[in-house]
Amino acid sequence: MNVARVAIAGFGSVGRATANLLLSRREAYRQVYRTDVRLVAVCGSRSGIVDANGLEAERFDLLEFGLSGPDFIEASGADILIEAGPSDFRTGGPGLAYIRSALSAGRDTIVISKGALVHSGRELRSLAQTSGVMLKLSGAAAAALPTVDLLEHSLKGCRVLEIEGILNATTNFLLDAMTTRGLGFDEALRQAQAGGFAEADPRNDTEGWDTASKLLIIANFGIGAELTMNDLAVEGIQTVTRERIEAWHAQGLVPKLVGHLTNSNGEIRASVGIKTYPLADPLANVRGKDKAIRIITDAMGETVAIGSGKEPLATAAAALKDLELILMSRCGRPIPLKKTSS
Ligand SMILES: NC(=O)C1=CN([C@@H]2O[C@H](COP(=O)(O)OP(=O)(O)OC[C@H]3O[C@@H](n4cnc5c(N)ncnc54)[C@H](O)[C@@H]3O)[C@@H](O)[C@H]2O)C=CC1
Ligand SMILES: N[C@@H](CC=O)C(=O)O
Repeated sequence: MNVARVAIAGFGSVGRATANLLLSRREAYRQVYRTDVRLVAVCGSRSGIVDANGLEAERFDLLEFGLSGPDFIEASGADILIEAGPSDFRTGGPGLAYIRSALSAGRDTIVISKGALVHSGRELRSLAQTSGVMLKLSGAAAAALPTVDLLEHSLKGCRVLEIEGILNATTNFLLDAMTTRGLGFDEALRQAQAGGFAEADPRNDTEGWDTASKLLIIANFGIGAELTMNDLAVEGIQTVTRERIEAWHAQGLVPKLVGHLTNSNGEIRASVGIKTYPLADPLANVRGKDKAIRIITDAMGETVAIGSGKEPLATAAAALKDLELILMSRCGRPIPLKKTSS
């Protein structure tokens, strides 16, 4: 039996959900990938825990003060890092040091936060290549909504002409609540925060930065663009008033905050802003905290995907999809899971 040791850095709601889901899937990993997947270390900003034999959930509340930081994770001997710290695209956030350190030391890395990928994506991609390891980022690229997967696999070989996406759950939830439930901006935002999907500083959602981060990651990692935040014009929804919502409603239009990218012979232009859709458009019908992407390619035409899922489970599952892709590539062909009789 192979052994894969996993460490998680960033132990908030998504980090914990990922740890719990991983533990619940260990037996499946044994059967399908002939691999004993052990969670050997977790840490938050100031404390952590390590055990080379593997951690169980009852120890998640026994973190020791001082056990935190990239050095601690390295010392854990993990083969795979899952990074789930805060997103900060302006500095790369605490995730940047963890990811750099894991990739340099030859550890496969699954990134859930967006900051480091936006700030230093090019460097991290080249570090992964030099070290011969896998850098996966489904959690950071709209999580439960498949985005980079579509570009890397389903639409492989096609030239992407246009991408348009409702990539941020919080703003979609807010606009939907204001349009269909008549809620005010502040009340709708309170509900998004209670739902656990708004960023720690929700201005990153409402001012469009989270959408911009995801669009940039999808463009750079999905179609090989080299965008920086300075290349994007970014507008949010913070100035949307009840009057504007009512005017759109009267015209049969539904407002959405979208990331939009066009590729004209390699010249890529990207922006984030409000776009209104007629009811017949699939994007008009993306409700609540759901997300969606429309990709137009030269050979396969238009593809639309709509994703939902309850947080933080959905993001945890997106990260563990990346884990399975790593196991599949490292441990060989998967064996179909035996059905249990009900
Ligand atoms: N909540 C959601 O629906 C989704 C979240 N994300 C991303 O996942 C990441 C985590 O989100 P949440 O768990 O909701 O946030 P959270 O705020 O609950 O968790 C972040 C954790 O990182 C820890 N942290 C801060 N500095 C650290 C450091 N230097 N070392 C280790 N840990 C550190 C914090 O103590 C906190 O526990 C964020 O980057 C977010 O953008 C991505 C997709 C969906
Ligand atoms: N704040 C984000 C969470 C995931 O990236 C959102 O609302 O989509």
